[in-house]
Order: sequence, then structure tokens, then C-alpha cells
Amino acid sequence: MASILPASNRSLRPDKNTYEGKRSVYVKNPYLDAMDEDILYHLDLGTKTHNLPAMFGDVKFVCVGGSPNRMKAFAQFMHKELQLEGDGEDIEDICAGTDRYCMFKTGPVLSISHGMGIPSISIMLHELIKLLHHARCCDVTIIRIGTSGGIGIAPGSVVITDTAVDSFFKPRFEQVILDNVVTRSTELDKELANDLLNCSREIPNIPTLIGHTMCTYDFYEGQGRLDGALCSFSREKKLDYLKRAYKAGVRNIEMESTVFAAMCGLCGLRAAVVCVTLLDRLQGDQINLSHDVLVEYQQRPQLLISNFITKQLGLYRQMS
Ligand SMILES: O=P(O)(O)O[C@H]1O[C@H](CO)[C@@H](O)[C@H]1O
Ligand SMILES: O=c1cc[nH]c(=O)[nH]1
Repeated sequence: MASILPASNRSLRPDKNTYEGKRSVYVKNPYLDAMDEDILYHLDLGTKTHNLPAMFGDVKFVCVGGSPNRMKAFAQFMHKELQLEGDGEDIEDICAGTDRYCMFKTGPVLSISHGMGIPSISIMLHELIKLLHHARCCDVTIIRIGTSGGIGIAPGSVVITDTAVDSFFKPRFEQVILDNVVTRSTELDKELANDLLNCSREIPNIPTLIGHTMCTYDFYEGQGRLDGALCSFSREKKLDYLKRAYKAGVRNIEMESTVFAAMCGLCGLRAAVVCVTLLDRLQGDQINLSHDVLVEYQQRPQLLISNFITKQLGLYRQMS
């Protein structure tokens, strides 16, 4: 259960760099401890220039998504949902010193943009995980709230990922390290996925389901689209591939979930991926939704997650 105690109220066990009875954020790098200073270059933050425990020690939920504007809107929405002081309209971008990513904090909720694709989210996650570690955060839940292409489900459906799979429908992320390929697991927290599904039942008119999410390195050829600048396969081959994906349990396609699941899993973060589908890829490739419908669809994962977060914090308050 999430705790919203101030960081100063917790007891640190210096020997293990962890908190008694708490799940801390791990880094798995023997070189980090020996560094005098850690500069989180793409976030424009650092251990010498910023008091990270004071700034971030109370963070319990991290929500990430591709677009800076969407993540700012989510932060403003959370500000209202958490009934924090002020209207939240002038919320500050903590990473304003760089235009790589943006980051907003509303109470215990951090909202961060990650750009598009595995390399972009991976850089952000390295620095975010170090940030949470340096800030001595514990019991952190991280949720990617994004958009995706659906397979065999109605556009506007929200898919909660049970397992992220690669283009071969395998639950793995292959990281090239030096000249080796290291395979990492992409399992996500099943209990969290089920909690989110239960939460979704309280939100009317948003079809929500659990399924596998396929993560690709590209939006066009990599997702079997016929409308890119390049296309070297037939309509029949595309449909055969997408139908095989459906049979393997895949219900949506996006571009970050495998590395997200792998890195968060290795570093002790409870993680979930919740994406709305913008189209059914068995019916077409072009996203031709009106602006208003697109905005409404993009808000669907945000609604679900804000409901989940407020409930988690509310429950904690009742118990304390
Ligand atoms: O909606 P976001 O979070 O940006 O994610 C999806 O949208 C982008 C492609 O349009 C990819 O990054 C994909 O994963
Ligand atoms: O089809 C889609 C839609 C959004 N994002 C993707 O990666 N694919």
C-alpha cells in the first residue's frame, strides 16, 4: 500500500541502502557508489546541484508517456484530483533546463514524458531510476500511459498489459551491450494489472481489457503498416502477421513496453502499461480520428490511473 509519509519520517538502513519493510528502487551498477557526483544530464538534475531526497523523496507514483503536453495535462489533472492547493495551471517543468524530456510533480505523483521509441524511453528510465534511488524513494509504482494500435478490438479500448512481447511475440527484450545481446524478461506485475482492471470497472463507457502488448522498433514497417515511405510486403502478409499476433494473445502494438517492463522489473519498480487503442489494425493503418476524439481517447488511461492513484492514497489515509 502506498505511503505518503514525508521522506524524513522513514528510517534508513545505511548498511543496505534500503528502508525497513519497504521496497526500494535498486540500481545495479557497482560504479555508481564510487562516483563523487551523478549528473542526470537529460533531466538537467544532479546529486550535487539538487537536493534529490528533499525534492523527490515522497514520490510514490510515476506516470510516463510519450508527449510532453499530454504529461503536463495529466499532471494538471492529478493536481485537481488530489485536491492540492491552487489550480495547478502554472505547474513548473522540473526539467525546463533541457528540452529532451519534461517532468512535473503533483504531491506524490511524478509525470514525465519519454519521447517515442525504445532508445528514448530507455535513456529517460536510466536517469529516472537513478533519481528515485538517489532520492531514497520506496514503494514506487510506475505506469506508462500511452496510445497504441489495437488488434481485433474496438478503437478507444484501453489495454492493460499483462506481458510485453517483441515482434516475434516473445516475452523478452534484447539489449545489445558492447557486442553481446543480453535477453531480459518483460513480465509485468500481474497483481497490479488486475487491480487496474478492477478499478476500470468503476469507470463507465471505457472498454478495458488485459492482454499482451507488442512493442516494435518502428511505427511503419515494424508494425506491418502499408502506408509508410517504404513497404516491402503485401496486404495479405500484413494481415497474416497481425492475425498471428492476435492468436498469440497480442491486443495492441506500441513502441516502449518491452524495455520499460525489463528495466523497471530489474530495478524493483512495480510497473504497468496502460494504453488506449486509436484504431483496429485489422481494419486499416491510418489514424484518422478527429482532434476531439483523439484528445478524449488519450484521456482514457489518465482517468483510469488517476482513479487508481486517488483510491490508493485514500485507502492509506483511512488506515492511518
Ligand atoms: O502515446 P505514446 O506514449 O507516445 O506511445 C505511442 O505513440 C508513439 C507512436 O505514435 C509511440 O511512442 C507509441 O508507443
Ligand atoms: O498504431 C499505433 C498507434 C499508436 N502508437 C503506435 O505505436 N502504433
